[in-house]
Parts: sequence; C-alpha cells; structure tokens
Amino acid sequence: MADAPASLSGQDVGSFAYLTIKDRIPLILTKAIDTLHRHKSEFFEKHGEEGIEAEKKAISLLSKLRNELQTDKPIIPLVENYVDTDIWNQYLEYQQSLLRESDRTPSWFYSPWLYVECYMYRRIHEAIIQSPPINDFDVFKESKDQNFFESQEPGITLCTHLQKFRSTIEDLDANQLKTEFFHLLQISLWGNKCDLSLSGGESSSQKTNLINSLEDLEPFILVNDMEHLWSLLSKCKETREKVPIVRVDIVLDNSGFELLTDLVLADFLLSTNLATEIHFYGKCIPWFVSDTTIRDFNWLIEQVRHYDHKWVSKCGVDWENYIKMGRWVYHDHMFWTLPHEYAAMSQVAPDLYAELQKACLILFKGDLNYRKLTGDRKWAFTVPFHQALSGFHPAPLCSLRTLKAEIQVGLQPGQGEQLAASDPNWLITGKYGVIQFDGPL
Ligand SMILES: O=P(O)(O)OC[C@H]1O[C@](O)(CO)[C@@H](O)[C@@H]1O
Ligand SMILES: [Mn+2]
Repeated sequence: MADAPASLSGQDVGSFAYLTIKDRIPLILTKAIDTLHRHKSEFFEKHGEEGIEAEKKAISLLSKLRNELQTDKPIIPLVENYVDTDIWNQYLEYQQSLLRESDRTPSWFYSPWLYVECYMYRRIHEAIIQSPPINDFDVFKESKDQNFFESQEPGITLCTHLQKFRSTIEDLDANQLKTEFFHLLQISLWGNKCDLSLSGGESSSQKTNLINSLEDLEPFILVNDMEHLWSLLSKCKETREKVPIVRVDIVLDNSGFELLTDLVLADFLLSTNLATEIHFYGKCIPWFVSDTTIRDFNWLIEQVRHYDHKWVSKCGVDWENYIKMGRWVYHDHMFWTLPHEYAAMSQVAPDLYAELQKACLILFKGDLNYRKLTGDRKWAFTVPFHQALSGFHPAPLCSLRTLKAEIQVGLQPGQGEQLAASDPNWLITGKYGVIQFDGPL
C-alpha cells in the first residue's frame, strides 16, 4: 500500500468530508438525542425510574460526543468491554502512530474521514450499551421503518412484478432472462439512493415506480458492467454438474426500500437457477443511520409476509421458506462495523475473508462499501478499480453504488472532468451510479 494516495479527510476545508463532519454528523447526533427524548415515556413504562435514568445517561453521553466533535477534540479510546473494543482502541493507536512525526494527535477533522465517521457511529453505540436497561435500543429504528412504509407503492409494484415474472419463467429464453436480470440489478442500484445518512436522517424514501424509469436513468450509470455479471453467472450455471453450489453473496447496505430491492434480486437469482444459495451480510450494530441489522432484516420480511396484498405476501412466504431451507443465509460479522478498509480484511478478519471466498460473485451494495473497497482515498478517476482494491480479491465482486462521496475510480479519461463541468455536485448527490465489476471472467 506504499503508493496509495492520501485518505479523504475533514482537513480539506470545503470538501464533502469536511462538510459532513462539520454539519451532517452533528445533525444526526442531535436527531439521535431527540429520538431518545421522545421515547422517554416508553422507557418509563418498560423499566420505571431506571429507564428514565438510563435515557438521561445516554443523552448526556451523546451530548458530550457532539461537543467533542464540534470542538475538534482528540479521538479518545472506547471505555466499555464489547467484542470489538480492543480492536477499535488498537486502531486508534495505529492512527496515533501515523501522526507521531508531525507531533499531532488524531482528531475529528485531522484524521481520515472514513475512520472518524465510523467511530462516531461506534460511539453512539457505546452511549447506548453503557445505559442499561435501554442498552439494546436502536436510535435509528424508527426512521428505518418509516422509510419502508413511505415506499409502499413502489414496493407493491416491485413485488407484483417479481411474482408475474416468476409465473412466466418456464417460457422465457436466455435473452429475456438477461433483460430481467439487468432490470433488477438496476433497481437494486437505484434503491441505494434511499439511505438516511446522506439526508441527515430525514425521510429519503422511494416514491416513484422504478421499473418505468430505468431507461431514463441508464445514462446516469457511469460504469456499467452488467454484461460481465451475466457472463459470469451463466458460466457458473454451466459448470453446475461439477460445482453444484453456486453462491452469490450480497453485502447489504440500507434497510427499507433498498433492502426490498436486494431481496427481489436475490429471489430472482434463485428462481432462475442462476444461483443456488444467497448469503447476506448485515451490520451487528446500528450503523450509518439506515444500514440493515438482523432485526431490520427479519422485520422487513415479516412485514412483507403479513402485507395485505396477494403478491407482496407471497414474496414474504417464499422468503421465509428460503431462510428455513438454508437457501438464504444471513451472516453477522463485527468486521463490517470496524473502521478498516477491505484491503485489511484478510488480516483483521480472516474467517470472514475465507467465507467470502466461497462465493461465485459478491455484490457490495452502497456508498460506504465502495469507500471501504477503495480505502476512501484520493485516487485519480481513471485508476482501475482492480488497483484501488489494493489486494482485496476474495472472489469476483461488483459494487452497486450511487455516488455520495468524493471518490470514484475506473472512469474513462476525461469522463470525470466532463461530469464536473456539467454538474459540480456529481460525486455527492446520489444522482449517478456504478455497477462496477472486478474479477476474472
Ligand atoms: O448508505 P450508503 O450508500 O452507504 O451511504 C452512506 C453514505 O452516506 C454518507 O453519509 C454521505 O456522506 C457517506 O458518509 C456514506 O458513504
Ligand atoms: Mn447505508
């Protein structure tokens, strides 16, 4: 990694990283404090006075955190005794060692953005786990659920579309299957517009029917490797006699509508036999506001199953069956909520790396995954994706990401400059996307 470029950082005044640390993260903290306030009577009903005391404690810890951030205080070690506490504190020591020569200490603005932003969500978790008996409260749960309810219309359309498609599978030729695959990949890509961290926790749901918009949105896909994915999966299917299990792994991002689009894609892969198993990876703790935890995953499938609509509830019933039969497998791993870039995975979490190696294809959803894949560094736009992965190649992989951070690799010469000239905010609004593949074909 000797010649990898510098990390994006809040040091760069005016950059998106800087503005995020200065404005958006404090707003997210304020919202979290507000949410705790609003649940005060619920805590009281459940736990009596102890619940109220816990709420006060969590709020005071979060207020302290907001103050540290806004006054650019040094990053401090975590104080609890959770499964990953030591790893976080070692990572801080590592950051300190990088700055030793400059005589500075890591602080909110003077550290890699990826590190401090992850650390902020880990500190929110610290405030909650230090406040029993409300120590399993998810401060973002409410907004995640709201996102799902606000996207009901496009959700119904999508589930109905899937079920209608499934009833015709037998009669479809390879080209028609491919067209449908491309549609569902793009829906899963644009589903990533709906995260709640970019909007500071404000509602960011999908209001329109994506299926009819795909053609209009296609010019906004800056790198589009869908053909590679199709060739790869078709090849895997052909070798099924020798290798009977074809695994597609999906590293999930946001709950709500985005998760629904991912599950629809996963259903398609099984029902067309392009894959025989889908493995999902979610977050162990509430993360970047809208990221999926096991609770969100189960909650959404439960909602879909009980939905008062024939095709939607059919999806829910099928999905529960996939889980029961072990054709859909959900994995938890703390690595996903550590600050490390993915190039460090084989060292920091060799068990997870070995798990991913079993996949025929790994789909990485969303912006944060892209930042971690590429190390959140100031790569030139034309640097090949393979190079920016800095040795992270567990299996063929593909990022489905709408652009919400100032990083993009694998573009054509001049493409980035042209985009910047026509739309100065092209990197940060989620308007553009990539379906970017790396791996042998
Ligand atoms: O849910 P996603 O797509 O990972 O988006 C989260 C992204 O939103 C942001 O909070 C926007 O800045 C980024 O920090 C992060 O990369
Ligand atoms: Mn997210």
